Amino acid sequence: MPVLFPPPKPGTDPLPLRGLKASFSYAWAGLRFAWQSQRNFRLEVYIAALALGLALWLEVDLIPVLLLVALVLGLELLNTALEALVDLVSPHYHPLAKAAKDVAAAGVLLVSGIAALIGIMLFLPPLVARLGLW
Ligand SMILES: Nc1ncnc2c1ncn2[C@@H]1O[C@H](COP(=O)(O)OP(=O)(O)OP(=O)(O)O)[C@@H](O)[C@H]1O
Repeated sequence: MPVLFPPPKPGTDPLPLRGLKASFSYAWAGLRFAWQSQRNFRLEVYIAALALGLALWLEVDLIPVLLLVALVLGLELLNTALEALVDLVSPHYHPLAKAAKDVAAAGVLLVSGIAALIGIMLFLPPLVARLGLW
């Protein structure tokens, strides 16, 4: 990952929009890091694309689908950040490093499981109707 310097503080920056552009480029670098290093993040992006396509096809309300996608992907990004931080401060085995990674992974699993459940509740009735199974 390239070394990026922090942007100047908005109050002291004579060109604040340039600072904003730099902030977006740091966030973009974070997204690229997660995409390249996290198989789970890539899988969740594919599932999100599938869910959005399905929502458009079945004419399901997009707002809850977008909220769930943002929740799962945002949490996975935070989990990736935490994993990187744990690897930085504790490259060797430590029970607290294990607890930090395991609890963060449990958070992602919990939210993803509930999102999947809500997804089934949202998509199943219109899917069954669209396929003429009921
Ligand atoms: N420094 C450490 N000390 C103690 N346990 C660790 C440490 N690093 C990782 N572990 C344990 O190994 C598990 C897997 O961690 P690892 O970093 O290899 O994969 P991960 O990036 O969490 O997995 P994934 O990317 O598939 O979500 C953690 O959940 C934790 O239980």
